Amino acid sequence: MKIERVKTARGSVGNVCSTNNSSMNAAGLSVGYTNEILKNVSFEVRAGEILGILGPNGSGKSTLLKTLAAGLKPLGGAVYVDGREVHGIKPGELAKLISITLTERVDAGFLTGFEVVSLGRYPYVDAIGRLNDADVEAVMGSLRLVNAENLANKLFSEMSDGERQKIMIARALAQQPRIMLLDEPTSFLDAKHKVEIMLLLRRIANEKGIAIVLTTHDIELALRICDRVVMVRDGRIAVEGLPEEVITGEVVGDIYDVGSARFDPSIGSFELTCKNGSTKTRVHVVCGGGSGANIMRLLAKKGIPFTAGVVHEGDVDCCVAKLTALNTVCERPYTEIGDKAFEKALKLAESCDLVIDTGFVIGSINRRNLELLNSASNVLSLRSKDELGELGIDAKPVGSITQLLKELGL
Ligand SMILES: Nc1ncnc2c1ncn2[C@@H]1O[C@H](COP(=O)(O)OP(=O)(O)OP(=O)(O)O)[C@@H](O)[C@H]1O
Repeated sequence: MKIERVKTARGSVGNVCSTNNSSMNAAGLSVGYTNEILKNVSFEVRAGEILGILGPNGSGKSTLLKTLAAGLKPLGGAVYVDGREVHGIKPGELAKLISITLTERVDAGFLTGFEVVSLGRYPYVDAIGRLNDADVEAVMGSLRLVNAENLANKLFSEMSDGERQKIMIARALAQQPRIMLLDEPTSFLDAKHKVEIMLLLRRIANEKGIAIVLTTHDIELALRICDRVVMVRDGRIAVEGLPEEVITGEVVGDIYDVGSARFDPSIGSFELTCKNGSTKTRVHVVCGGGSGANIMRLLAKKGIPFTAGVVHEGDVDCCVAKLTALNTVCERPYTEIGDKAFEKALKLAESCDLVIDTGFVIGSINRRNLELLNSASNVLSLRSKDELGELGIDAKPVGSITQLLKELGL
């Protein structure tokens, strides 16, 4: 591996792996302990790519990762780095090729951030573990890369989960591997640190050309940062490929078996559904242009059965309505609401106890939704009294979502 001194992204000098064309591939791999947990796993991850391994709890993701790192012997098949079988490589050499960061909370006693990161230098240091100048530079470069120089002298035991995770990633980087394996790198983290770590990993892959294999439960983030994903279930790969292609609502529903939530890759998120077996619809939502998304999420969260429409295909309100509502009336994109959609929505609105006007922007294509509101008898609106007057809508202004909830008796 060619190591050279280069400017890091933040302008400081560090030792990093500058050229890396390595790839790791699994060929017909079977993993497990005494029994087989996953079989016939095949994939490749190349330099600069992030491969995400997804799957339900206990599906074998960590076992697979440990096998890729040669910590477990495969029950069948093999793992290769640049064509070399990893299970035949001596540990010292292997540590320069592959790092593994596991989920378990590390007990690093009274070690400082610097000391924990320097543990990553074990393949390079002498028998008594002395660090030379190059080692110190590699440790500091890794801390800089993860934006954690400020943690160098802080005790690991006194760090937050987010800080510890950055230190563990710096430790893996200090090992100067070609391939980084990470088991659930965002577990225990809050939303901010989750995004920060994911962006950091993306940067490591892009800038350092390191191939990253990570396990995660976070489909939304996998969709955003992984180049490829492998989804495992029932002892095998259920789906493999580009996340944009293979992470569909259907696949996620099948693999995770989440009856009360649905996933829409176009908005990259799960939505709770109100399709909970209830048949009595209480509310009809007239929305558009994103004005109704949060209101529909709120109704779903509160378990209120509702219908929605008319919404235009491609509008975020349409995506959310399709995931959360009992019934959604859609119109084709950029098309005026036609008679068919209008009549259908009217029928739904008339069968409900009340109609919610989300205060959507009115344009030529959705003008008939005003007609819909005026045809309904009990309308609560998030528009001001003045706007309702100007638009000639006969509705009760509720002023805020808090007030709307009160009107709904919640
Ligand atoms: N050391 C072990 N010895 C025997 N069986 C084990 C061992 N570790 C894990 N298992 C079993 O292997 C199966 C797969 O576990 P694994 O931790 O690989 O799943 P996972 O997909 O990573 O789960 P999670 O998402 O909950 O972390 C489980 O049934 C687990 O109980």
